[in-house]
Amino acid sequence: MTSIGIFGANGRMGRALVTVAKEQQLPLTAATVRAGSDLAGTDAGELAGCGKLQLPLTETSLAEVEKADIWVDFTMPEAMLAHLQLAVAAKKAMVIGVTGLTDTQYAEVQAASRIIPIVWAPNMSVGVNLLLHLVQTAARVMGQTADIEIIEAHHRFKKDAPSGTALAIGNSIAKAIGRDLSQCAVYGREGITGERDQQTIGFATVRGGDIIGDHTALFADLGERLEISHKASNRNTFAQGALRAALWLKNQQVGLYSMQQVLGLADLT
Ligand SMILES: NC(=O)C1=CN([C@@H]2O[C@H](COP(=O)(O)OP(=O)(O)OC[C@H]3O[C@@H](n4cnc5c(N)ncnc54)[C@H](OP(=O)(O)O)[C@@H]3O)[C@@H](O)[C@H]2O)C=CC1
Ligand SMILES: O=C(O)C1=N[C@H](C(=O)O)C[C@H](O)C1
Repeated sequence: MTSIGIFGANGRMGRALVTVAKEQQLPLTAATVRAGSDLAGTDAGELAGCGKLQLPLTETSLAEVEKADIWVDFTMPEAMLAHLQLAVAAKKAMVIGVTGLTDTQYAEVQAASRIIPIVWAPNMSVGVNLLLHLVQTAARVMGQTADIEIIEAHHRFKKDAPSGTALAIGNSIAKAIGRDLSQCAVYGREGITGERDQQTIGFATVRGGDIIGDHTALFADLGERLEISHKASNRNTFAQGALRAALWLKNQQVGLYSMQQVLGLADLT
Protein backbone atom coordinates (compact mmCIF):
# COMPACT_ATOMS: atom_id res chain seq x y z
CA MET A 1 0.00 0.00 0.00
CA THR A 2 1.14 3.54 -0.76
CA SER A 3 2.99 5.08 2.17
CA ILE A 4 2.38 8.64 3.34
CA GLY A 5 4.70 11.26 4.80
CA ILE A 6 3.76 14.53 6.51
CA PHE A 7 5.87 17.67 6.40
CA GLY A 8 5.43 20.01 9.37
CA ALA A 9 3.82 17.27 11.44
CA ASN A 10 3.92 19.46 14.56
CA GLY A 11 1.68 22.20 13.09
CA ARG A 12 -2.08 22.51 13.67
CA MET A 13 -2.82 20.76 10.38
CA GLY A 14 0.19 18.46 10.76
CA ARG A 15 -1.26 17.10 14.01
CA ALA A 16 -4.73 16.73 12.48
CA LEU A 17 -3.18 14.77 9.60
CA VAL A 18 -1.36 12.42 12.00
CA THR A 19 -4.60 11.90 13.95
CA VAL A 20 -6.72 11.12 10.89
CA ALA A 21 -4.02 8.90 9.34
CA LYS A 22 -4.05 6.88 12.56
CA GLU A 23 -7.87 6.73 12.66
CA GLN A 24 -7.91 5.49 9.07
CA GLN A 25 -5.00 3.08 9.69
CA LEU A 26 -3.06 4.57 6.78
CA PRO A 27 0.62 3.64 6.39
CA LEU A 28 2.26 6.77 7.80
CA THR A 29 5.98 6.12 7.38
CA ALA A 30 7.52 9.56 7.97
CA ALA A 31 6.60 12.75 9.79
CA THR A 32 9.01 15.65 9.73
CA VAL A 33 9.66 18.90 11.55
CA ARG A 34 11.91 21.79 10.56
CA ALA A 35 15.69 21.22 10.75
CA GLY A 36 16.94 21.99 14.28
CA SER A 37 13.50 21.61 15.90
CA ASP A 38 13.49 20.54 19.56
CA LEU A 39 10.60 18.24 18.67
CA ALA A 40 12.77 15.85 16.63
CA GLY A 41 12.59 12.44 18.30
CA THR A 42 9.16 13.05 19.88
CA ASP A 43 6.55 10.46 18.90
CA ALA A 44 4.28 11.94 16.17
CA GLY A 45 1.14 10.37 17.66
CA GLU A 46 1.88 11.52 21.19
CA LEU A 47 2.41 15.09 20.00
CA ALA A 48 -0.83 14.95 18.00
CA GLY A 49 -2.67 13.68 21.09
CA CYS A 50 -3.87 10.46 19.47
CA GLY A 51 -1.62 7.99 21.32
CA LYS A 52 1.80 6.54 20.59
CA LEU A 53 2.46 5.62 16.95
CA GLN A 54 6.06 4.41 17.29
CA LEU A 55 6.88 7.08 14.68
CA PRO A 56 9.44 9.65 15.84
CA LEU A 57 9.35 13.11 14.28
CA THR A 58 12.50 13.64 12.21
CA GLU A 59 14.20 16.69 10.77
CA THR A 60 13.28 17.26 7.11
CA SER A 61 15.92 15.94 4.69
CA LEU A 62 16.15 14.17 1.34
CA ALA A 63 16.86 10.88 3.15
CA GLU A 64 13.60 11.28 5.11
CA VAL A 65 11.63 12.15 1.98
CA GLU A 66 12.74 8.83 0.48
CA LYS A 67 10.81 7.04 3.26
CA ALA A 68 7.29 7.72 1.92
CA ASP A 69 5.62 7.57 -1.50
CA ILE A 70 3.33 10.60 -1.16
CA TRP A 71 3.95 13.70 0.95
CA VAL A 72 1.38 16.02 2.46
CA ASP A 73 2.35 19.64 3.15
CA PHE A 74 0.43 22.17 5.25
CA THR A 75 3.34 24.37 6.28
CA MET A 76 4.12 27.88 5.02
CA PRO A 77 4.95 29.05 1.47
CA GLU A 78 8.76 29.23 1.78
CA ALA A 79 9.01 25.97 3.72
CA MET A 80 6.64 24.23 1.31
CA LEU A 81 8.75 25.28 -1.69
CA ALA A 82 11.87 23.87 -0.03
CA HIS A 83 9.97 20.62 0.64
CA LEU A 84 8.80 20.62 -2.97
CA GLN A 85 12.41 20.67 -4.18
CA LEU A 86 13.10 17.58 -2.06
CA ALA A 87 9.99 15.83 -3.40
CA VAL A 88 11.03 16.64 -6.97
CA ALA A 89 14.56 15.33 -6.31
CA ALA A 90 13.14 12.11 -4.85
CA LYS A 91 10.31 11.91 -7.47
CA LYS A 92 7.59 11.78 -4.81
CA ALA A 93 4.02 13.01 -5.29
CA MET A 94 2.73 15.85 -3.10
CA VAL A 95 -0.56 17.09 -1.67
CA ILE A 96 -0.25 20.78 -0.84
CA GLY A 97 -2.73 22.76 1.26
CA VAL A 98 -0.62 25.85 1.87
CA THR A 99 -2.32 29.21 1.17
CA GLY A 100 -0.95 32.73 0.81
CA LEU A 101 1.24 31.87 -2.19
CA THR A 102 2.46 34.71 -4.39
CA ASP A 103 2.04 34.32 -8.16
CA THR A 104 5.75 33.48 -8.40
CA GLN A 105 5.44 30.83 -5.69
CA TYR A 106 2.41 29.32 -7.39
CA ALA A 107 4.39 29.24 -10.65
CA GLU A 108 7.03 27.15 -8.85
CA VAL A 109 4.32 24.64 -7.90
CA GLN A 110 3.15 24.59 -11.52
CA ALA A 111 6.73 23.99 -12.72
CA ALA A 112 7.22 21.13 -10.24
CA SER A 113 3.98 19.53 -11.45
CA ARG A 114 5.67 18.90 -14.78
CA ILE A 115 7.95 16.45 -12.92
CA ILE A 116 5.76 15.00 -10.13
CA PRO A 117 1.99 14.63 -9.56
CA ILE A 118 0.66 17.38 -7.25
CA VAL A 119 -2.72 18.22 -5.74
CA TRP A 120 -2.93 21.84 -4.57
CA ALA A 121 -6.11 23.21 -3.04
CA PRO A 122 -6.77 26.08 -0.63
CA ASN A 123 -9.50 24.04 1.04
CA MET A 124 -9.74 20.25 1.17
CA SER A 125 -13.23 19.98 2.69
CA VAL A 126 -16.10 18.49 0.70
CA GLY A 127 -18.43 21.32 1.75
CA VAL A 128 -16.25 24.16 0.51
CA ASN A 129 -15.60 22.41 -2.78
CA LEU A 130 -19.36 22.05 -3.26
CA LEU A 131 -19.83 25.71 -2.25
CA LEU A 132 -17.47 26.72 -5.08
CA HIS A 133 -20.18 25.41 -7.45
CA LEU A 134 -23.21 26.71 -5.55
CA VAL A 135 -21.89 30.28 -5.65
CA GLN A 136 -21.57 30.07 -9.42
CA THR A 137 -25.29 29.31 -9.77
CA ALA A 138 -26.13 32.16 -7.40
CA ALA A 139 -23.83 34.52 -9.28
CA ARG A 140 -25.38 33.65 -12.65
CA VAL A 141 -28.89 34.31 -11.30
CA MET A 142 -28.28 37.33 -9.05
CA GLY A 143 -24.86 38.67 -10.05
CA GLN A 144 -26.03 41.31 -12.52
CA THR A 145 -27.91 43.30 -9.86
CA ALA A 146 -26.78 42.05 -6.42
CA ASP A 147 -23.69 43.27 -4.59
CA ILE A 148 -21.29 40.40 -3.99
CA GLU A 149 -19.26 40.22 -0.79
CA ILE A 150 -17.11 37.38 0.58
CA ILE A 151 -16.71 37.26 4.34
CA GLU A 152 -14.23 34.95 6.05
CA ALA A 153 -13.28 34.37 9.68
CA HIS A 154 -10.28 32.46 11.05
CA HIS A 155 -8.26 31.99 14.23
CA ARG A 156 -5.88 34.60 15.56
CA PHE A 157 -2.80 32.63 14.43
CA LYS A 158 -3.56 32.71 10.70
CA LYS A 159 -0.87 34.53 8.75
CA ASP A 160 -2.45 35.22 5.34
CA ALA A 161 -5.50 37.30 4.38
CA PRO A 162 -7.89 37.00 2.76
CA SER A 163 -7.94 33.23 3.12
CA GLY A 164 -7.06 31.07 0.15
CA THR A 165 -10.63 29.78 0.22
CA ALA A 166 -12.10 33.29 0.07
CA LEU A 167 -9.96 34.01 -2.99
CA ALA A 168 -11.07 30.74 -4.59
CA ILE A 169 -14.72 31.70 -3.96
CA GLY A 170 -14.06 35.11 -5.50
CA ASN A 171 -12.45 33.56 -8.56
CA SER A 172 -15.26 31.05 -8.93
CA ILE A 173 -17.91 33.80 -8.84
CA ALA A 174 -15.94 36.10 -11.14
CA LYS A 175 -15.52 33.32 -13.69
CA ALA A 176 -19.25 32.53 -13.65
CA ILE A 177 -20.23 36.11 -14.51
CA GLY A 178 -17.36 37.06 -16.79
CA ARG A 179 -15.47 39.36 -14.44
CA ASP A 180 -11.71 39.38 -13.76
CA LEU A 181 -11.13 39.19 -10.00
CA SER A 182 -7.81 41.02 -10.26
CA GLN A 183 -9.74 43.99 -11.72
CA CYS A 184 -12.87 43.97 -9.56
CA ALA A 185 -11.76 42.83 -6.07
CA VAL A 186 -11.98 45.29 -3.16
CA TYR A 187 -10.01 44.00 -0.18
CA GLY A 188 -10.86 46.65 2.41
CA ARG A 189 -12.81 49.89 2.92
CA GLU A 190 -12.04 52.91 5.06
CA GLY A 191 -12.98 56.57 5.06
CA ILE A 192 -15.26 58.24 2.49
CA THR A 193 -15.44 55.36 0.05
CA GLY A 194 -18.40 56.64 -1.97
CA GLU A 195 -21.32 54.47 -2.98
CA ARG A 196 -20.64 50.86 -3.74
CA ASP A 197 -19.79 49.95 -7.34
CA GLN A 198 -22.00 46.94 -8.18
CA GLN A 199 -19.31 45.53 -10.46
CA THR A 200 -16.89 45.00 -7.57
CA ILE A 201 -16.50 41.87 -5.45
CA GLY A 202 -15.74 42.80 -1.84
CA PHE A 203 -13.77 40.83 0.75
CA ALA A 204 -14.00 41.13 4.53
CA THR A 205 -11.60 39.39 6.89
CA VAL A 206 -12.21 38.56 10.55
CA ARG A 207 -9.42 37.17 12.77
CA GLY A 208 -10.02 35.97 16.31
CA GLY A 209 -9.64 33.25 18.91
CA ASP A 210 -9.84 29.69 17.71
CA ILE A 211 -12.26 30.00 14.77
CA ILE A 212 -11.33 27.06 12.53
CA GLY A 213 -12.61 28.56 9.26
CA ASP A 214 -15.90 30.23 8.24
CA HIS A 215 -16.74 31.48 4.74
CA THR A 216 -19.85 33.27 3.46
CA ALA A 217 -20.64 34.44 -0.04
CA LEU A 218 -23.24 37.22 0.22
CA PHE A 219 -25.41 38.29 -2.72
CA ALA A 220 -27.12 41.46 -1.48
CA ASP A 221 -29.83 43.03 -3.63
CA LEU A 222 -32.52 45.62 -2.82
CA GLY A 223 -35.22 43.80 -0.88
CA GLU A 224 -33.49 40.46 -0.41
CA ARG A 225 -30.15 38.86 0.13
CA LEU A 226 -28.77 35.36 -0.25
CA GLU A 227 -25.97 34.02 1.93
CA ILE A 228 -24.15 30.78 1.18
CA SER A 229 -22.03 29.75 4.13
CA HIS A 230 -19.64 27.03 5.20
CA LYS A 231 -18.28 26.58 8.70
CA ALA A 232 -15.55 24.10 9.57
CA SER A 233 -15.91 22.83 13.12
CA ASN A 234 -12.81 20.63 13.14
CA ARG A 235 -9.47 20.59 11.26
CA ASN A 236 -9.93 16.86 10.74
CA THR A 237 -12.28 17.66 7.86
CA PHE A 238 -9.36 19.26 5.98
CA ALA A 239 -7.04 16.39 6.95
CA GLN A 240 -9.54 13.79 5.72
CA GLY A 241 -9.69 15.60 2.37
CA ALA A 242 -5.90 15.82 2.12
CA LEU A 243 -5.44 12.12 2.84
CA ARG A 244 -8.17 11.27 0.34
CA ALA A 245 -6.22 13.35 -2.18
CA ALA A 246 -3.00 11.47 -1.29
CA LEU A 247 -4.61 8.08 -1.95
CA TRP A 248 -6.16 9.41 -5.20
CA LEU A 249 -2.80 10.82 -6.32
CA LYS A 250 -1.05 7.47 -6.27
CA ASN A 251 -2.81 6.55 -9.54
CA GLN A 252 -2.12 9.83 -11.33
CA GLN A 253 0.47 10.88 -13.88
CA VAL A 254 2.56 14.01 -13.40
CA GLY A 255 0.39 17.15 -13.40
CA LEU A 256 -1.29 19.72 -11.18
CA TYR A 257 -4.66 18.57 -9.88
CA SER A 258 -7.41 20.30 -7.89
CA MET A 259 -9.58 19.04 -5.05
CA GLN A 260 -12.48 19.32 -7.48
CA GLN A 261 -10.83 16.59 -9.52
CA VAL A 262 -10.11 14.46 -6.44
CA LEU A 263 -13.77 14.68 -5.36
CA GLY A 264 -15.17 14.16 -8.86
CA LEU A 265 -16.81 17.60 -8.82
CA ALA A 266 -14.87 19.15 -11.70
CA ASP A 267 -17.72 18.71 -14.22
CA LEU A 268 -20.53 19.77 -11.86
CA THR A 269 -22.31 22.84 -13.20
N1 LIG B 1 -6.05 23.58 2.16
C1 LIG B 1 -6.71 23.43 3.32
O1 LIG B 1 -7.72 22.71 3.41
C2 LIG B 1 -6.18 24.10 4.53
C3 LIG B 1 -5.07 24.90 4.42
N2 LIG B 1 -4.48 25.42 5.54
C4 LIG B 1 -3.24 26.14 5.33
O2 LIG B 1 -2.18 25.32 5.82
C5 LIG B 1 -1.11 26.15 6.24
C6 LIG B 1 -0.69 25.76 7.67
O3 LIG B 1 -1.70 26.05 8.58
P1 LIG B 1 -1.56 25.64 10.13
O4 LIG B 1 -1.41 24.16 10.27
O5 LIG B 1 -2.68 26.32 10.83
O6 LIG B 1 -0.18 26.36 10.50
P2 LIG B 1 0.82 26.08 11.73
O7 LIG B 1 1.49 27.39 11.99
O8 LIG B 1 0.12 25.42 12.85
O9 LIG B 1 1.88 25.05 11.14
C7 LIG B 1 2.84 25.45 10.21
C8 LIG B 1 3.89 24.37 10.05
O10 LIG B 1 4.85 24.85 9.13
C9 LIG B 1 6.14 24.82 9.73
N3 LIG B 1 6.95 25.92 9.25
C10 LIG B 1 6.60 27.22 9.22
N4 LIG B 1 7.62 27.96 8.72
C11 LIG B 1 8.62 27.09 8.45
C12 LIG B 1 9.92 27.23 7.88
N5 LIG B 1 10.40 28.43 7.52
N6 LIG B 1 10.66 26.12 7.70
C13 LIG B 1 10.19 24.90 8.06
N7 LIG B 1 8.97 24.70 8.60
C14 LIG B 1 8.19 25.78 8.77
C15 LIG B 1 5.87 24.96 11.21
O11 LIG B 1 7.01 24.53 11.94
P3 LIG B 1 7.42 25.31 13.30
O12 LIG B 1 6.33 25.00 14.28
O13 LIG B 1 8.74 24.73 13.66
O14 LIG B 1 7.46 26.77 12.96
C16 LIG B 1 4.65 24.07 11.36
O15 LIG B 1 5.02 22.72 11.36
C17 LIG B 1 -1.59 27.58 6.08
O16 LIG B 1 -1.15 28.07 4.83
C18 LIG B 1 -3.10 27.44 6.06
O17 LIG B 1 -3.76 28.47 5.41
C19 LIG B 1 -4.97 25.20 6.79
C20 LIG B 1 -6.09 24.43 6.95
C21 LIG B 1 -6.80 23.84 5.83
O1 LIG C 1 -5.31 28.82 7.99
C1 LIG C 1 -6.31 28.10 8.18
O2 LIG C 1 -6.60 27.66 9.30
C2 LIG C 1 -7.15 27.77 7.03
N1 LIG C 1 -6.74 28.13 5.85
C3 LIG C 1 -7.34 27.83 4.61
C4 LIG C 1 -7.55 29.07 3.78
O3 LIG C 1 -6.72 30.00 3.84
O4 LIG C 1 -8.53 29.13 3.03
C5 LIG C 1 -8.51 26.90 4.69
C6 LIG C 1 -9.24 26.86 5.99
O5 LIG C 1 -10.28 27.80 5.98
C7 LIG C 1 -8.38 26.97 7.22
